[in-house]
Amino acid sequence: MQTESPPWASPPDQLAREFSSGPDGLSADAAHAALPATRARAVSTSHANSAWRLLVHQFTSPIILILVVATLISGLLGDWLDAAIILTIVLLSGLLDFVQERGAQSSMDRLLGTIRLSATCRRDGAEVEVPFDEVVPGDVIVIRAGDIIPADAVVVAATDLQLDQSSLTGETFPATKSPQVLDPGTELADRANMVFAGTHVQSGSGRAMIVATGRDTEFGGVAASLGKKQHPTGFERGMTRFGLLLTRVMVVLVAVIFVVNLVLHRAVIDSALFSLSLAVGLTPQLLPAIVGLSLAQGSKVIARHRVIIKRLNAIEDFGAMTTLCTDKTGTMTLGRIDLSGALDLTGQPDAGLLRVAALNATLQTGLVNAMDAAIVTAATAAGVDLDGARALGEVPYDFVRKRLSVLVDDRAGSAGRPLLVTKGAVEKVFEVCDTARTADGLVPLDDVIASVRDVVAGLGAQGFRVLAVATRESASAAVEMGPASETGLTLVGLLSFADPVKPDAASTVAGFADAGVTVRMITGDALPVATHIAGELGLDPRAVMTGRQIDDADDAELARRLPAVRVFCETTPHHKERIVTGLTAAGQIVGYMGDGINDAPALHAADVGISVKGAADVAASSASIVMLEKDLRSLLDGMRAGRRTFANTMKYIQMTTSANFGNMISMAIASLVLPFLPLLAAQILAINLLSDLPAAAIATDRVDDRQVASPQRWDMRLIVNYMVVFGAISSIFDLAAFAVLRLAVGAGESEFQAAWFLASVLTEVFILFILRTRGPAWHSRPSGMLIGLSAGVVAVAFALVLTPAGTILRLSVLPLSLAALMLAIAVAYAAATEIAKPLFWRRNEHLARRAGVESA
Ligand SMILES: Nc1ncnc2c1ncn2[C@@H]1O[C@H](COP(=O)(O)OP(=O)(O)OP(=O)(O)O)[C@@H](O)[C@H]1O
Ligand SMILES: [Mg+2]
Repeated sequence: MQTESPPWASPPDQLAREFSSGPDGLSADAAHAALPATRARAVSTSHANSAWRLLVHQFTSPIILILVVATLISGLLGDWLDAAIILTIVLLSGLLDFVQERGAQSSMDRLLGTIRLSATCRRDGAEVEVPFDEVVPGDVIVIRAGDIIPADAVVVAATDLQLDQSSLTGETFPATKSPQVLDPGTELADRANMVFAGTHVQSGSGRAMIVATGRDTEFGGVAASLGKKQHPTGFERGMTRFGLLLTRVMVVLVAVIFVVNLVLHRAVIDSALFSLSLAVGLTPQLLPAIVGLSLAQGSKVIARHRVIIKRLNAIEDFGAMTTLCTDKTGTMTLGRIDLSGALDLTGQPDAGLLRVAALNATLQTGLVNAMDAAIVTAATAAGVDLDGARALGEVPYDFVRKRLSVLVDDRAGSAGRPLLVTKGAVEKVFEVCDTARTADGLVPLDDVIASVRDVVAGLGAQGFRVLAVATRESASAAVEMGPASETGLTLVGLLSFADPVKPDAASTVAGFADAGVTVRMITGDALPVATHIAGELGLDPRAVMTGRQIDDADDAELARRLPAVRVFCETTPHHKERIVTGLTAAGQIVGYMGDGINDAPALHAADVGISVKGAADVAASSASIVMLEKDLRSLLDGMRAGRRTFANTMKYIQMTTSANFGNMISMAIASLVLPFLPLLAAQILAINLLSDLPAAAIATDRVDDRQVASPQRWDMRLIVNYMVVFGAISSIFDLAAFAVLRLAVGAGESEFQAAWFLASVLTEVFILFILRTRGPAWHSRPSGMLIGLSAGVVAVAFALVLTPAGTILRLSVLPLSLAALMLAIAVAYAAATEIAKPLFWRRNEHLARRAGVESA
C-alpha cells in the first residue's frame, strides 16, 4: 500500500481513510477479509511447507548424498538390483526419521498453540484478544505496560507511553510516544508517533493503528517477530560438539578403511560403497529424530503438570538445572495482596492516610498492580470519598526508582493547590523527602528516619510489605512532570500489606533441595520482609545480598560470592540479570522464574527461563518454559519429567554410539584380513535400519528413579568413555565371532556375511536391554514398546538368514547350528557387558554426578 506520505507523516483522519478504519478500529468482518492478504505477508515463523522441508532434510546429509551418488554410479556400472536395494533402504530410513520427527513436531505445535501471544484489538467497538498473526492493517490495538507490539502502528492516543525499543534500535533508554504528525524524512529512532513490532511497552498505555504487519514491519527482516537470537542451550552446545567428534572419528576410520581396501586391490566402487555404508552406520542418523521424539514425548508428559515447553531443547537444561531463582510475589506468596494498615510514622493507624494513598492508586494510569488494587479495594470498603479529584500528571512507576507519583487536583484536600502524591519502596521514598510529618508538625526527615526504619523493620519481621507515602503541595499545575519533580517531599505515612507465604512453598523448596536444586529468592522488595519470608521458606535469611551490595561487587567477586547467597532483595531488573549471569559464570545451570516486565532480562539470560500464562508479554516471550499456573510444586514435577527425558536421550546416544563404534573397529580389522568384504553395503544399511527401530522406542522407555535424583548434565567425557569401553567390549565379541567363523567353521563369503549379519543385529538389540539401566538389567522393567519392537526385529533377522528371503540382501541361508552359535555369542556378549557395567559406573561415578550441585 503506497501512499503520498509515510504513516508517521499522515494526519489521523487521512490514516484512518487509507486503512478504511477509524478511532474504534475495524469491524470484525473487515478484519477477517484482510486476513489472507496479511497472512501472505507474514514472516514465516510457522511451519508452512515444513513437512516438505523436513522430508527433504532427511536426505540432505553429506554422507547420505555421497552414498546415493556412489550407489547410482555402481548401478550404472552394472548391478542395478544392488543399487536399488541400497536406495530402498536409504529411503526407508529417511522415511522412518521423517515420520518420527513429524509426529514430534505436530504435538509440539498443539501445545504451543495454548500459550500464543495475543494483542488487544478494538473491533466493532469492543476490545477483543486477537492472536499476533491475525492482527491486520487498520486494526486499532490497545497497549499497556508489558505488552509486546504485534506490528508497526501509529499512536492515536497515549498516556505516558514509553517504549523499550532496544530489540529494534539497540537503544536501551525508553522512547516516549504520543500522537503527532512528523516530517516524512524522520528517522526510525525519532518516529515518536510510532510503535514497532517486537518492541515492548515499558510504562504507560495507549492506542495505536496498525499500518504494517509481518514482513512489511521494520522488524520484518529479522526471522521471527520476537526474534531476539536465543543463545544455544547447554544441550545444543553438547550435541554440536558431539556431532563434530563423531564426524572426525568417522572421517578418519572411513578413509583408512577405504585406502586399505584399495591397497588390497578390491574393486574401487565396492570399497567406496562399503566405507560409505559404514559411515552411514556410524553416524547415528536417527539421533535428531530420537532426540526430537523423546523431547516431544517429554514435553507431553510435562504438560500434564500444566507446564508448557516452548523450546524443546530447554527440557534438557530444565533437567540439568542446579539452581532455581524465583521472584517472591505470587510464587512464594499467595499473591493476593491485602492492605493491612495505613499508618503514621510511629506505626499507629492513620485514617487520613488511606485517602492520600487512594488518590495515588486510583488516579495512576500505568500497569494494574496488585498493591494499587489492594489500596483501591481498601479505600472503597472504608467508603473513602475522592471528591472528584483528578490527575494533572503522573510519573509512572519504574523498577529502578520504585516510586509512583501522581499530581492531583484535589479540590477537597489541599486548598485548591495541586498535590503531588508519591508512594514507593521505603528507602526510595526517603531519597526524595526533606521533611516528615509527625504529631508535633513538620520535622526534618533525618530526625525521625531511624525510628521510621525501626517501624518498617518491625512490620517486615511480621511478614508485612511496606510502602512509604510522601506528598508536596505544588505551586502550579503547569509543571512538566518527570522524575525530577520528585523532590523536596514530606514523608507522611506508611502502608503495610499482607501477602502470606503459600502453605506448601516451604515443602516444595525442600523438594527441590532433595532433587539437588538450590532455590534462591530474588525480589525487588525490602530487606526486612524478604528475610522474614526467606525464613518461612527454609532459606537461610542470613545468606542475603542487597541490590546495593551487588552494585558494589565486580563480576568476578560477584561470581565468587553468589553461590552462598539464598536471598536477594532490593533489586532492579539489571541486578536480577547480573545475578543470573553471575551464577552461570560460577558454573551453575540457572533456572529463573518470574512474570513481570522487571523479570524479562533475567529470564532471557537464564539457561531455563520460566514464566507463567498471563504474565507480561515480554516475560512470557523471554521464557522457554511457560506454566499454566504459578505453582512451584508442578514445576518440580515437570523438572523430574524433564530429567527422565534427558536420561532417555542419553541412553540412546550412549548405546548407539558404543555399538556403532565397536562395529566400525571390528569391520576395519575384518576388512584387513578377510579376502572379501565382511558385509556388503546393503547389509550394513539393513542392520542399521533394523537396530534403530527398537532404539527409537527408547524415547518412551521407563527410567530408573535414581537416575532422576540429581541434575543431569551433558557430559562429553562420560559419553566418550562409554563409547570406548562398551565399543571395545563389542569389538572383542565381534572378533571372536569372526575367528569362529573363519577358523572353526571355515565360512565362505556369503555364509560369513549372513552369520555376521545375524550376530550384529542380535548384539545391537540385546545390548539395549543391558545398557538401558545402570543397575542389574533384571531389576529395571523396560517399556512394552521396547520389548515389542525388539522381539519383532530379532524375528526379522532370523527370518532373513534362515529362509531364502535374505537372498535379496545376498544373504545365504544359514544352517540352524550356525545361527545358534551366533545367538550364543550374542548372549555371551550381553553377559559380559552386564558384568562390565557396574565396574564402569563405579569408575565413572564422579563423572555421572559431576553436575556441580552444591546443595544447601
Ligand atoms: N505500584 C507501585 N507503587 C509504588 N511502589 C511500588 C509499586 N509497585 C512496586 N513498588 C515498590 O517497588 C518494590 C519492588 O517491586 P517490584 O514489583 O519491582 O519487585 P519484584 O522484584 O517484582 O518483587 P516481587 O518479588 O515481590 O515480585 C516493591 O516492593 C514496592 O516497594
Ligand atoms: Mg515481581
